[in-house]
Amino acid sequence: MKLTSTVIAGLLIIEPEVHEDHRGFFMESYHAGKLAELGITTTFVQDNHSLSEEVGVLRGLHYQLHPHAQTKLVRVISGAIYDVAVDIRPDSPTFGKWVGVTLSAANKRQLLVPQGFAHGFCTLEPRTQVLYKVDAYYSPQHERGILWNDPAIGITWPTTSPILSQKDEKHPLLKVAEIHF
Ligand SMILES: Cc1cn([C@H]2C[C@H](O)[C@@H](COP(=O)(O)OP(=O)(O)O[C@H]3O[C@H](C)C(=O)[C@H](O)[C@H]3O)O2)c(=O)[nH]c1=O
Repeated sequence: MKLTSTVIAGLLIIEPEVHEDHRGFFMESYHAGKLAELGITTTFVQDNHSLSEEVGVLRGLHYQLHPHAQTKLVRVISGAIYDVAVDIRPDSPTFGKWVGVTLSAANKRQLLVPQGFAHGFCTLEPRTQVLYKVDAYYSPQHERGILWNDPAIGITWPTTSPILSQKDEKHPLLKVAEIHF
């Protein structure tokens, strides 16, 4: 298992060891002990799974407020996504900064998104399925969103006309005063 840091502290790329043979492949997609050896001791409580039928489906940017803020461990089992995390920790030196990583069934990369980040992805292939573990249960009352194309963040998404949920079309712009973890 290989861990790669990004330009934002705590936002990490995980690459499991893949055992390929003439039948296909096997990998330990999650191993709490090996992650703990790398300093990742998060206790996950919920698995999420989404299917997006089309290329250009954009889900996000979402987060949950304290005390329901979520760490997310994201991976793709079919298709590919451009996965984006935005640092919205008010006292962070990288507040408002973002990182985008391509996660795919082919590259088997995972993204560890700590609490205090807004998260979203845009699909790069049809029928893309995303699995992600979270360390806090879904709490709709504490769920918040930031507009996917907020100019103050300036994410370079793979499309300028994504397929969005009604909810995602209406998120507000990033306002630090309204964010607390
Ligand atoms: C997140 C969630 C949703 N739901 C229900 C609520 C709705 O009836 C339905 C679809 O929810 P939503 O449109 O919020 O799904 P996404 O747009 O994929 O949301 C996700 O998008 C980005 C990528 C994220 O990082 C979040 O984890 C998550 O918010 O599933 C649940 O029952 N449990 C849950 O944990």
